[in-house]
Amino acid sequence: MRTALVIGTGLIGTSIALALSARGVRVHLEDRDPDQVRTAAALGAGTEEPVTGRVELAVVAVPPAYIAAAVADVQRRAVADGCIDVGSVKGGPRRELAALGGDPAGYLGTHPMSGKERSGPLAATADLFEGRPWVLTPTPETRTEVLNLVLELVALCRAVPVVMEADAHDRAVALVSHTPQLISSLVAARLEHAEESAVRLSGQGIRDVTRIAASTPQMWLDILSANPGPVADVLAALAGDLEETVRSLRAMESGDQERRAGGAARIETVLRRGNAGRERVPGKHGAAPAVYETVGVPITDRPGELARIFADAGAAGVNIEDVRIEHATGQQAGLVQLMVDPMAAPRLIASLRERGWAIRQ
Ligand SMILES: NC(=O)c1ccc[n+]([C@@H]2O[C@H](COP(=O)([O-])OP(=O)(O)OC[C@H]3O[C@@H](n4cnc5c(N)ncnc54)[C@H](O)[C@@H]3O)[C@@H](O)[C@H]2O)c1
Ligand SMILES: O=C(O)C(=O)C[C@]1(C(=O)O)C=C[C@@H](O)C=C1
Repeated sequence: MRTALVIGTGLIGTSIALALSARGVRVHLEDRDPDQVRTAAALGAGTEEPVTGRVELAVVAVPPAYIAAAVADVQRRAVADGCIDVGSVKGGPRRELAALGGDPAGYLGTHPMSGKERSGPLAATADLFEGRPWVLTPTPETRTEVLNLVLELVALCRAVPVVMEADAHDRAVALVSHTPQLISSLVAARLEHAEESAVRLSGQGIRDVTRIAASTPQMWLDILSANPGPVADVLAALAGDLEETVRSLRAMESGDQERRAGGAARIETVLRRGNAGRERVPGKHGAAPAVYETVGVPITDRPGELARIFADAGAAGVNIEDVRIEHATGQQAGLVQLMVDPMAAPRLIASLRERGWAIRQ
C-alpha cells in the first residue's frame, strides 16, 4: 500500500496513521476538528494536504454513530479504492450504510481489539496494535481487492486478522469489552462519595479493576448506544450471579452452622469459576497466558529511577515481560514489580542486587 486516507485523527486513527507513515505509506489526514488534524500531522502521522485523485484505502476512525455517514461520504467523493471503519460495533454501521445507499462491495467493517482509556491524537502510538487481534467482517459482497488492502493494513500495523460475522462480533465484544467497561465504571462509582480514609487504602486490586473507568464517557456512550441489547443480556446474567452472591454472603452471617457452610461453598465456587475464566484470557501478543515470576524492587519517587531499573535489567540480559508500580500511600516511594521469565529471575535478582537495588520477592 502506498497511499491512504485516515478520517478521524483521534487515538485510533492517529495510531493507524503513525504505523502506516512509519512504513512508508503516504497518509492524508482529515477530521471534523482541524486542531486534531494539526496535532496528528505534527506527531508525524501524515499530511494535512487534501487528497487529490484517489488513495488506495480510506480508514474511517470516528465514533460509531457517524461511521455510516462518513463511509458514504468517502464513496460519494470517490477518493479511495476501498473504505473501512474501525468502530467498536459492527452490525449497526453496516445496516446504516445500506440504508444510506452506500456500496457494500467497497466497504469492510473492521475492529482492532486494542485501545486505551485515553482519547485523542496525543495518546496515539504506532505500536498500539502490535500482536493484537483485528476483527474483519467481510461479506460475500466484499470485493477481493478491498479485503486484500485491509489484510495489508493489518499486517503493516503488525496486528493479527480475525474474521467474524458482524453480529457475532457485537455479541462477543459485549462480553469481553463493553460489559467490563460498565463493571469497572460501576465499581469506581462506589468510590465517588466513599470516606477518604477508605479510598486512601486503595491498592493494586482496585487500580486494576478501575483502570478503564478513566475512559471518556462520550466515547463509551457512543459505543453502548450502538450495542445496548447484547450488553444488557450479559449484564442481566451477571445480575443473577450478583444476587446469588449476596444471598451466599448473607448466609455466611447466619448463626446456623449449616447455612454458613453452604454460603461459603457457593462463594468458593464463584472464586474458582473466576480462576477458570481468567485462565482463558489470552496473554501478551495473543499467546496463551504466561506464568511470570515477579521481582519486587522498592524505589524512591524521583525522576530517572524507573529508567535506571530498566537499564540495569537490560544490562543483565533479562527481558521484562510486564511491569506494575505500586505507589506507597503518603510517601515518596513505591514498589516496582518486574514480571520476568522464571528461568531469568535469579539472574535478574543477582544483577540488580549487585547494582545496589534492594529486592522484595
Ligand atoms: N478507544 C479505544 O479503545 C478504541 C479501540 C478500538 C476501536 N475504537 C473505535 O475507534 C473509533 C475512534 O475512537 P477513538 O478512541 O480514536 O476516539 P477519539 O475521540 O480519540 O477520536 C475520534 C475522532 O473523530 C473525530 N470525528 C468525530 N466525528 C467525525 C466526523 N463525522 N467526521 C470526521 N471526524 C470526526 C473527532 O473529532 C475525533 O478527533 C470509534 O468508532 C471507536 O469505537 C476505539
Ligand atoms: O485497554 C483498553 O483500555 C480498552 O478498553 C481497549 C478496548 C477493549 O475493551 O479491549 C476498548 C474498546 C475497543 O473497542 C477495543 C479495545
